[in-house]
Amino acid sequence: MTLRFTKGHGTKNDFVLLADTRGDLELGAEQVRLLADRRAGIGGDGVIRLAPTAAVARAGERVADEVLAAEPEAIWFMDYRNADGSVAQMCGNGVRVFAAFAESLGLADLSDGGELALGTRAGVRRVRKDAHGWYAVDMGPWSLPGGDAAARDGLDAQVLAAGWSTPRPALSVDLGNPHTVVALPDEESLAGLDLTVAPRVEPVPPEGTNVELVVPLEEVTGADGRPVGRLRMRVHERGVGETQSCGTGACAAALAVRTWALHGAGDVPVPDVWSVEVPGGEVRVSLLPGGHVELAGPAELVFSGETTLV
Ligand SMILES: N[C@@H](CCC[C@H](N)C(=O)O)C(=O)O
Repeated sequence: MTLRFTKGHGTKNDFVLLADTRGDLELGAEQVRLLADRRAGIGGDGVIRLAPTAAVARAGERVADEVLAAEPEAIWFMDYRNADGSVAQMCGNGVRVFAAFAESLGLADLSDGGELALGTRAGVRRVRKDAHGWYAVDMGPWSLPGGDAAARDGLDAQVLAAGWSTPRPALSVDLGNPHTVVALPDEESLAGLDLTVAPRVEPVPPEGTNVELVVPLEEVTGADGRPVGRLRMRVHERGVGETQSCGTGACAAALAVRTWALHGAGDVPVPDVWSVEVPGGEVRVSLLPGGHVELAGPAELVFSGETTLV
């Protein structure tokens, strides 16, 4: 069987995209691993299937029913898989690339203020284009699984990366998928970090976690005169390994650094907008009213073809 695919990326977090507009493609973990394989396959950090939300519901995923009940216009669903074949709830860079893919298929129109509402395993997500042509996604509500104590103390976990003699304190952040954020003292220690091995997290997260290692940078003043926070980040993704970028990870990192900043802020305003530098580029994270967070950044489709791997 041959299958058409498109390759896309958001700040070099790259994906194999499949348009399953009839919703009849059965994608097993082994097929996902092959498609994502950088030597034997097409290559990617993940595989994204665009399918009708109704078909995902018929296949037994309750969340797709909930998506349609909450937003009947969310007729397309992002079925996201990590490169190791595992299923993930959410992918921030993936949502932007999904929107670009849907536009290329004529399934969405984001011109002139148009919006795309799509289904994901973390619920409905809405994408628009901002003034710079970046894709801006309302990533929905976020939370600190450690609750008030974690917000107060700024930590609820410990991370031990390869080469460290002692663990560092870390903060868990939920963006629909799990994250653990740890601060490093300077850019040299971030650049020199060995992420070929997954950092150890304690307590062990029951469903695994994505680990973001961050260094806060000097803030700048935005065009509107308000402060813009900055940070640099590397990430070890659950189900993948080190990637060049992680959208939900960028949100988690900004939210963690903001939580830490709130502790020492005194009367100094803590930014609601953050520029996050990742090895693959830069994304913007903004706090929205109602406890939501927005992720904005580029999305590129780079080539299409046919494969017999599925
Ligand atoms: N790269 C993604 C996150 C993909 C899922 C993650 N590896 C997980 O298992 O939770 C992003 O841009 O958010």
